[in-house]
Amino acid sequence: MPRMNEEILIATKNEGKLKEFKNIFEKKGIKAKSLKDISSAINVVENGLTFEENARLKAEGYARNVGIPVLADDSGLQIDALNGRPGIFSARYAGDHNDAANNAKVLSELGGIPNEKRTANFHTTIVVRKPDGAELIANGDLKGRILSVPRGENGFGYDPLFFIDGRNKTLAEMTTDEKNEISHRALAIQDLLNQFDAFWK
Ligand SMILES: O=P(O)(O)OP(=O)(O)OP(=O)(O)OC[C@H]1O[C@@H](n2cnc3c(O)ncnc32)[C@H](O)[C@@H]1O
Ligand SMILES: [Mg+2]
Repeated sequence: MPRMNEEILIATKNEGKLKEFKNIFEKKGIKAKSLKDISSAINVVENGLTFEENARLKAEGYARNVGIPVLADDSGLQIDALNGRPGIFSARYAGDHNDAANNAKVLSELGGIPNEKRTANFHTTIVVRKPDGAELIANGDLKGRILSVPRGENGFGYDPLFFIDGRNKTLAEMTTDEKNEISHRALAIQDLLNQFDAFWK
């Protein structure tokens, strides 16, 4: 039997995120399992009011079921001129999980708003939860501006609209490696790593 603290479940359906997290934990000698490795299929309703509440709902729901520590995260785009929307509703802002429709809705809501007022922020919160309820919480943010016309083919979600002044590019015009140097998720993972060893022992 492995000791409890040698395994972690990564509670995401997103393959890209899973790969990133697996890589990190394998370097620490911790086996990262995915939702495909567990038999107990549970349906967590993400009805929290914040990114942290949603990440916790996922982590808590699975931790209770599988008996090993669980990592869950929640991310989204917060646009200042839209009072922080789409925020926790980023994945399904236009109804379904459809990136093109979500981007079109954001552009239409921002119609007529000038460049300097189109500031925005990508946010990630990660919650790692042990079966005894102990929690690690990590956060990351990336500031940018929402363009009026999408640019670039890489990435996913709102990347073609999210312009980084310091790089003179949208996230969709960056390579995966370049995005992973600066992204909200990368910064949240860094914050997680800074706290991890003390939490895990
Ligand atoms: O809950 P899981 O299964 O992990 O997957 P998800 O698609 O809900 O993923 P997130 O909570 O991380 O993100 C919610 C939405 O926010 C947007 N988003 C998050 N991170 C993004 C990024 O790096 N680039 C572009 N859009 C992003 C995108 O529309 C996502 O569907
Ligand atoms: Mg989500």
